[in-house]
Parts: sequence; structure tokens; C-alpha cells
Amino acid sequence: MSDFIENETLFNEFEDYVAKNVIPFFSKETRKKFEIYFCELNEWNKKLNLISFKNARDLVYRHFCDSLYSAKAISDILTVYRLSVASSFFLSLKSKRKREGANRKQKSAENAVKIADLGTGSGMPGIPVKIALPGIKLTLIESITKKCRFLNNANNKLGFNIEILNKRAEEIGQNPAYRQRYDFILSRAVSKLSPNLEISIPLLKIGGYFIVHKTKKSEESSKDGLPSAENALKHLGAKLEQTIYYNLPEHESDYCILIFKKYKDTPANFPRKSCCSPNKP
Ligand SMILES: C[S@@+](CC[C@H](N)C(=O)[O-])C[C@H]1O[C@@H](n2cnc3c(N)ncnc32)[C@H](O)[C@@H]1O
Repeated sequence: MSDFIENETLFNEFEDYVAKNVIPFFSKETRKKFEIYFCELNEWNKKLNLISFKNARDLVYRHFCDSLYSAKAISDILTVYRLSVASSFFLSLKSKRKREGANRKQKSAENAVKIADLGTGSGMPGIPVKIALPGIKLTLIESITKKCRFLNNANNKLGFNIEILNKRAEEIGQNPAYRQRYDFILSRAVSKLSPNLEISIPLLKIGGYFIVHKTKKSEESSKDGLPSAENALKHLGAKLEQTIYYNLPEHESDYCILIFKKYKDTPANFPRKSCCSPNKP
């Protein structure tokens, strides 16, 4: 905990910034979980070189704060969904008991949302998202075994029940236990957009969302960004719904989140085995 005590002022600033700009629901519990995650990452990174960051500020803003934009996108989508469920309900039903029953159903629907973070590394954006939205059911997918050892440790220390899969996404995407089972797939800094779509979209239910972090520069690039992904989107059955641009404190790049929605079954041959390479230790 000594790392955290030295960084208390930084955490106060982080809390203020996030509550004002990213997610309003930053509770004492949220802060405590971020402190634990921060300490574990610092401790394990000394031995295992899990993630690169220049200093504590960089870890907190470039990694935690950036990851929380995925939580914001999920929360915004769920709010729209909840409002549409609620308004159709109010039009069709009048009794108080039935209304309470429907509210309970909406709440449990939110809590049952299934999310996977694909190529999570040391847990970004998945773990910050779980800290912000603790009701979600989260799966972390990571092919490198030492990173999964860290993820298992963080899961225990945070008191979460996250599912951690030490496998390649190409393999998981062809397994009926995982294929087309998720409401949201998240991804950050995993690969170029087109192969990233190929390993992500097969895991989504129809109507589910793929949320990917990019910089504005890479989003616009003809090699990595949207212009290169048109064919993949057509084959995989997904379309771009929304792009959210944002900045991070003390960082010059313009960041963005691309949100894709799946509208039809993904053909059985995706993801292709040819994307696979062996797991690393
Ligand atoms: C640059 S790191 C980014 C990690 C994390 N998303 C972040 O933003 O800090 C990319 C991670 O994706 C993992 N990865 C890449 N391709 C993968 C695949 N096909 N299946 C599972 N993991 C994969 C790598 O092992 C690596 O840990």
C-alpha cells in the first residue's frame, strides 16, 4: 500500500477528473478498488514487465482513465436500452406491482450483461470497467500465461469473480461455449482494426456491441483504421454505430472509441485458424 499512500494527491485528482468527465458514479468502493489494482500492477510490473507506463500519473491517466471510457460507452448504451424498455412498459402497463416487477427485471438484465475483454494484457480496459460497473459478468481473454497469472492474482485481491481464459481469441471464437454469447466485446491496443474485428465479432450475440479503443490518427489511417475494415465488416455482419472522441489529461494524442453493432450471424469460417500463433509462456 506504500505506493498508494505516496500517490494520494494523484488519486484525489484522478477521482475528481473521472467523476466530472467520464463516469459520475465514482464511489468510495470504486476508489478503493483502483488503489488495490494500482498497487498490484506496480508490484508485479517490477518482476514481470506486464505493461509500460512512465510513472504513476501515466498509469492512472493513460491506462485507467482511458479504460474508463469503455465503461462510459457501456453505461450510455445500457441507459438508452433501459429507457426504451421502461417507456414501452409504461405505455403498456399500469399496475404498481407489475411496474416494480419490470424494474427488477431491468436491473437484473443490467447485472447479467456479459462482457469480454479480448487481448486484455494486464487487465485493460476490462478491470477498470469491472471496477466501475461491478454488476457485469466479465471474461478476460489473454494468450500470454504470465499475464494471466497476474490477472488471477488481481481478481483475488479485488474480490471479483472474473473468468480468465489463457487462450487465443481465434480458438475461443470457434468454441460454442463462447461463440455468440457476449453482449459487449472490448479491445484496446491488440491489433489492426480488420483482424481485431475478425476475432471479436464472432463472440458477440446478434445486437451486441464491439467497443475498440483507437487514436484518431490510427482510426483514420488507410492501413489500420476504418477505411481498411469495410470488407471485414461486411463479411462479419457488423456496422459502425458511433465514434466517441476524447482527450486525456497531459496527453497530446486525440483518442477515440469506435462502437460497432453486430446485426447478423457471423459465417462459421470466422475467425480463421490462420490468424493463430502458439501461446507464449
Ligand atoms: C499491446 S497489449 C495491450 C493489452 C491491453 N489491452 C492494454 O490496453 O493495455 C496486446 C495484448 O493482446 C494479447 N493478444 C494479442 N492477440 C491475441 C489473441 N489473438 N488472443 C488472445 N490474446 C491476444 C497479447 O498477448 C497482449 O497481451
